[in-house]
Amino acid sequence: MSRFVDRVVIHVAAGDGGNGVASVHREKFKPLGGPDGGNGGKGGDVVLVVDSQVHTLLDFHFRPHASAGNGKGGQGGNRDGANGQDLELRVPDGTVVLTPDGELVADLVGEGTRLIAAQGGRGGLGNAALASKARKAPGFALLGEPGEAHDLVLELKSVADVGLLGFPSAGKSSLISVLSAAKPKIADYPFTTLVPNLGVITGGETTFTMADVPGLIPGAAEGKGLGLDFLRHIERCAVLVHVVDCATYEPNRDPLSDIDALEAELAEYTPSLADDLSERPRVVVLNKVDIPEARELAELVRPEIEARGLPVFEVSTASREGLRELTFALARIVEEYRASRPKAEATRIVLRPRAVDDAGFTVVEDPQAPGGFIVRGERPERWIRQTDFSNDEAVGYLADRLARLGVEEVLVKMGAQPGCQVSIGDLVFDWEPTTPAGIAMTMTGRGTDARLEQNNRVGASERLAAKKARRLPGVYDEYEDDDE
Ligand SMILES: Nc1nc2c(ncn2[C@@H]2O[C@H](COP(=O)(O)OP(=O)(O)OP(=O)(O)O)[C@@H](O)[C@H]2O)c(=O)[nH]1
Ligand SMILES: [Mg+2]
Repeated sequence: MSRFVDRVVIHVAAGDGGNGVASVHREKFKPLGGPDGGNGGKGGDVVLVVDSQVHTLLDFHFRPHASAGNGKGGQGGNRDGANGQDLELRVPDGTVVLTPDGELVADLVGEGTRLIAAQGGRGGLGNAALASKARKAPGFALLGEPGEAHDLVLELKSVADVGLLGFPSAGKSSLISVLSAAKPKIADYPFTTLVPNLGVITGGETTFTMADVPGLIPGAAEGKGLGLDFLRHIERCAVLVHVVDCATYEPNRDPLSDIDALEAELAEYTPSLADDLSERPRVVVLNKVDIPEARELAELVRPEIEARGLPVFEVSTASREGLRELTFALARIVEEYRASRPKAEATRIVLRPRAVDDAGFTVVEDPQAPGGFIVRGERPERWIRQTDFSNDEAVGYLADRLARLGVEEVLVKMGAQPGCQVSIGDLVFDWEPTTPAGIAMTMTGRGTDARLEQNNRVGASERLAAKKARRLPGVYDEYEDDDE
């Protein structure tokens, strides 16, 4: 079977966020001038943009990987890193975006409609931005977050620019196979083609698609043969091409009566279509002229078809005669048709794949680790990614954030024991309670990181949290992180 170019799987990778930097301002006679580490830049997004000049998904077929630029790291002197470059991918109007599991992400309609297919990672905050009253000179910064990366399926509903019509064995599949890279099944028994094949053809500057449908027979419009379902596939075609077998030996069949018979089917079928097919340009291809009798017949009927105002092309898919002229003629008609179509509205909608649930978190028992727990949630998982685990202070900051969100409290409620295994995102660690919710607190001041030194010193925010916890158990979620 042929390759379906109207359905492609693409791999989109947004840029990573740049790391924040920990830096201290230095001046003569002012050795510790305060933190001045800048923030990392945001990673670039991969964005799908509807462009009415694009008609196929062919480019993605050849280049399925797309990645946007990374954000630059922050620098000292409060210099923020540059944002990564967005990558815009131009897609045809009517492109449907799905997850690999077939879940609909978006239906991209209208010039300029945009979908952020992969969101760039946030840049990490530098130590200047992390400074607060309680933490005057942070000796750490946050890491940039990795950009989103995943596979998406693109599908294009408007099947083809050119639709082939013809009796079984007229040579429709053969024609597509010689004009394009599609490799449909070809055989000399009728109804070889069971599903529509799509081929992509280039004629000069124009790229267009051609749909091969199963052979039609009289009565198709009432469901005879295989044709009815497939008539639908030619509904949106710019050009209809009659492929006529000039070498058939069946009685009562000749090129003219074949065309008439199929036109009658189309007329019959048309009322059920949104668009009227009778106005659609038509071309007649007289096939198999490599056979001498067929060429004679073709030359005989050509004037009569031309008299009906239809362009005629004598071709042979076997000897490849006449194909070039046909390709260029089709390209021209397709161009004219496209130019005559009303432009799609510029809707400029920006769509995001899914709403970001930024609020809470859940804790479940870890089925893999007896006595262990898994913490899930957009924020805790992000915080893990932002943490530089080689920096003790950064780890302490993470612990603060998790405690303020109420993670520890929930762990305690669920019966977590000190030393049990806790997983958050990619991080697996042995849990040591650090907050009032976890252990009886010894109240002390706060210097560098307390918990790593195991001396249980507590900061102002934790004291506040402890107070709140005593008064209003279970409302830690209200705490907003100070950097968001
Ligand atoms: N001699 C000759 N044979 C051809 C030519 N084009 C197609 N054929 C033969 O005609 C037979 C039918 O060709 P297909 O391309 O499968 O015809 P189709 O119109 O797709 O048929 P269905 O799928 O059944 O509707 C095959 O045996 C082809 O080899 C041609 O230009 N010359
Ligand atoms: Mg076929």
